[in-house]
Amino acid sequence: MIITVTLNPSLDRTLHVERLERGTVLRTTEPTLEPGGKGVNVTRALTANGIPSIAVLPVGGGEGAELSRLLEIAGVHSHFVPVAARTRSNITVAETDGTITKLNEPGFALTDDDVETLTRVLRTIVTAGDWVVLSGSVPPGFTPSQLRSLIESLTASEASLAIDTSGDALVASLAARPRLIKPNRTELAELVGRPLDSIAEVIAAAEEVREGGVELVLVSLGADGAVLVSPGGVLVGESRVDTPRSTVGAGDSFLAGFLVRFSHNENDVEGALVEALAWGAAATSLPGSAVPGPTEIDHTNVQLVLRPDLDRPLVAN
Ligand SMILES: Nc1ncnc2c1ncn2[C@@H]1O[C@H](COP(=O)(O)OP(=O)(O)OP(=O)(O)O)[C@@H](O)[C@H]1O
Ligand SMILES: O=P(O)(O)OC[C@@]1(O)O[C@H](CO)[C@@H](O)[C@@H]1O
Repeated sequence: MIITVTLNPSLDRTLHVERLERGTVLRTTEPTLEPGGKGVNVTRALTANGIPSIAVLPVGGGEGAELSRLLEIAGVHSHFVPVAARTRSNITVAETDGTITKLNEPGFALTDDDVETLTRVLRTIVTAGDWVVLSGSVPPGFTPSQLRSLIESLTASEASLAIDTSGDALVASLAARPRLIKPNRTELAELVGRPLDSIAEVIAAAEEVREGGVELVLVSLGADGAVLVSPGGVLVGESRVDTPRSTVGAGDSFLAGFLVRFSHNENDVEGALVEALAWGAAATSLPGSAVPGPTEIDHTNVQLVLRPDLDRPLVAN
């Protein structure tokens, strides 16, 4: 089973405008409201493809009630931990030329009791052999030591841990030696403290992280594809999207695709990277933070690059 934990979920509102002009009143079209937060999206993507998964998340206030309702309507197996704090609401502004601007609220602090309840819930759900995906930002006031003890209680259940977070939370979680991390280029650059401008630089940074005790470093690079550094070596892959509509959540579908294949057969790292690229590309071709289903995932848009041009400058951020 793949269980996701989203400490800072959100209600994702996407608004479409012709062009984003600051300081004016803009009339938006096609507003959509979707359940959000990175772990939630991983479970949504798995569910859309018939793969069992449970999303564990705190929910509070009107936004939390709406988020729970949307997940229930979508048939997403969730375990809600009711909290007093209001769940945040994040806004995506999508322009006609494909530019995406995201406005993410910080979220609201969880109490010590909330964190204890979440940890207890996870202890009852997670069993040996499961994958637990801890994804997204942490709410304000969530300390590195709280994060470490949450992660340690998960690894104590002999689950494999995948982390997709950023900044201080990513640094803190590395101390607990997760099996896999899924940074994008910006997150990995921040982690190693230098810009990463080519595939060679990404590989060197991922290898550095692996030396710190992480088994698999799966780097998503937007339109530049992805790099996987694992005990088996380095793999580089690319994906093509004819009409990109929204990259929001592409990294979450990408991680979901990887885990589906890898949790089934840990020797098939090539297959897992191809699956990840196919799911990420499919998510990119959908609006808002929509997740792709089987009919949208097209493996012919994806390839592993056997002899990559290591010095090619990366184009995507
Ligand atoms: N423009 C694109 N063209 C082709 N593939 C893309 C494009 N953008 C994203 N992808 C695919 O989706 C994967 C994940 O994208 P990206 O690196 O942008 O994730 P991310 O930054 O973690 O996103 P998010 O945090 O919104 O989930 C990429 O590795 C790639 O396979
Ligand atoms: O603020 P965070 O936790 O870093 O990211 C949250 C978020 O931007 O990530 C998802 C897309 O990956 C969205 O559903 C959500 O709004």
